[in-house]
Amino acid sequence: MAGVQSDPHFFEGTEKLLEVWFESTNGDDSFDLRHIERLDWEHLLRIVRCEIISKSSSDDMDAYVLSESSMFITQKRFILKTCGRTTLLLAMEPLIRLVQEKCGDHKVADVFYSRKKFAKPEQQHKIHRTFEDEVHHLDQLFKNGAAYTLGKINKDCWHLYMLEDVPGVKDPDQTIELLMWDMCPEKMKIFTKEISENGSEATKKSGIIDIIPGLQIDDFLFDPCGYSMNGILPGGYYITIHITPEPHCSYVSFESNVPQESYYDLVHKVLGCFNPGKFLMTVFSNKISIAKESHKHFEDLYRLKGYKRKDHQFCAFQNYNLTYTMQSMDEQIMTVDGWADGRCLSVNGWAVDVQSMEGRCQTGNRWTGKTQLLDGQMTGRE
Ligand SMILES: C[S@@+](CC[C@H](N)C(=O)[O-])C[C@H]1O[C@@H](n2cnc3c(N)ncnc32)[C@H](O)[C@@H]1O
Repeated sequence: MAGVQSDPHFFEGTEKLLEVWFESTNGDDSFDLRHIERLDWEHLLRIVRCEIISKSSSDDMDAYVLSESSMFITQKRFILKTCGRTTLLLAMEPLIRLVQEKCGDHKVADVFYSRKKFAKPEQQHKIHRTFEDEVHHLDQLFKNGAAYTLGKINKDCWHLYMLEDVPGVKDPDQTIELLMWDMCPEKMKIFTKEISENGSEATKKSGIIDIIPGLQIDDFLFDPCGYSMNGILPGGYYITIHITPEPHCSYVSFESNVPQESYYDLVHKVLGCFNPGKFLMTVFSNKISIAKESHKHFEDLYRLKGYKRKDHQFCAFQNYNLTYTMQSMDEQIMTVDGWADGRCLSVNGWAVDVQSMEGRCQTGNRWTGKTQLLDGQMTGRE
């Protein structure tokens, strides 16, 4: 598997994400990508350098947990999300051929390829080493590609390739992604075999189980660490979470297409599960999605509890609106009088419960670092 790398201490959690919508060229809407057989998907995934771990299904969707992330198939939509050193874009042309062979005369209705900037691009296959390389590959397949980068190109940023001048997706469509890094080490321990026996234990202990009620969950805990889950709902809706807990390259991704007018509560729940030091969020919605209102909320509510907004961009594309935001945990400088049991500090004379403590002791008793107060509450008295 592509995840097992030459540098055994580093794993590139950052995923490449591809979403392709198909439509029939003769108006015959009876085709269904789910009629393509598992053996064909396995063959396609071999090109990408990953494999199927498990499958769950609803009336509207087949969801696969992969050795490197996830794949979702509905009647017209193909989603593939892969991390590590996978070669996702090598599968683009074979995918189009496969759909033509197995589902009759079809064309691509829309394409979205996106990813965050890699931590170690030099470890990627040459097709993925730079965004320019990826765009070059896609431009050979599509005449009407449009490529964008949001965020700071010399720091953390996010790349997007889509098509312009296409009729686009006819159904309401929305996707929210939260890509998180510099994770809370305490939370990350849950996703190791040391602390959790299996995926379902990690799902419960971490609070993932409460993010959206009623999901059909397929979760997997890797040995010795690492976690992947797909959760599906009727109607072709999903959430998917992938976790790289190793402290020096910790990374978590959350993605969902569940339609909501405001994603504010959902984002709070996800951040509460993982306490990332930094995260970027993208919300994509077409003009007929109820999520089209959510962009305005994020513009106004720019301060999420405990975080400082570093970047915020809004794009109005032909068929979609997009919000990109990048935030990092507020650094607090505290005067520490003493340590209790590792979860309680005496700060400026107040006893404070601390959820996570990362940082360094400096001279004397001055401590700087990322510190989160439990529920933001101070306990004790001056
Ligand atoms: C579960 S996958 C999830 C990657 C995902 N893109 C993310 O958000 O981080 C990667 C994690 O599983 C671990 N892992 C353990 N065995 C693995 C394997 N055979 N293939 C891929 N990852 C494995 C990696 O070290 C890493 O911590």
